[in-house]
Amino acid sequence: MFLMKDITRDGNPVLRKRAAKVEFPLSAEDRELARQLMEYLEISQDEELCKKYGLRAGVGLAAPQVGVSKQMASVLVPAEEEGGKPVFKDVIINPVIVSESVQYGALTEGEGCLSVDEDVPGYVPRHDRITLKYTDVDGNDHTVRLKHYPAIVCQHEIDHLKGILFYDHINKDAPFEAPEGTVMFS
Ligand SMILES: OCN(O)CCCc1ccccc1
Ligand code: NI
Repeated sequence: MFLMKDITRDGNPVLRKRAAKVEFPLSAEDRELARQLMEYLEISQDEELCKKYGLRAGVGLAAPQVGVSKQMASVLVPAEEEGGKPVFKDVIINPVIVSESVQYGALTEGEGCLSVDEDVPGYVPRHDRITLKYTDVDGNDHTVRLKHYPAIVCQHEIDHLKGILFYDHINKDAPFEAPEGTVMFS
């Protein structure tokens, strides 16, 4: 399983590269990578296991963050209510945002990243709604329409595959200003 020591940190050039497309059918190595990327999220979202393994909880983890420059990321947006079905759970491979709202969305508390140890305050304006195409580990293609939080998380992960980090989007002169009409939510 991945531990914090396995997470690449800002400054490591792998985080600024464009990741390579993944070939199908998945190699055994890529299948194991996908499994471990999701396993990290599941463990990190279990309070007891998170503490036991000294993890930082996360709702997404992209392959470059474990040093693998491939277009693969796990996303696990938990259910709003305890014990419910996750809002979004999958390992997205070769993801493409095929359409996006003009309207921005941003988290009122800003964003963080497992690969960025210090807090970087400020709004991270993203598209509030996206249509995402990706392939899953079994080679099935998906087209999903996402809005608000799951859309934000998927954009954060897809950024990692393009060598972009969340703070690249923060307005340096006015970090807590967001474009006109931005949907703000927590
Ligand atoms: O790349 C995943 N990762 O660094 C964990 C944090 C994910 C994340 C945090 C805030 C808003 C969107 C996504
Ligand atoms: Ni991140």
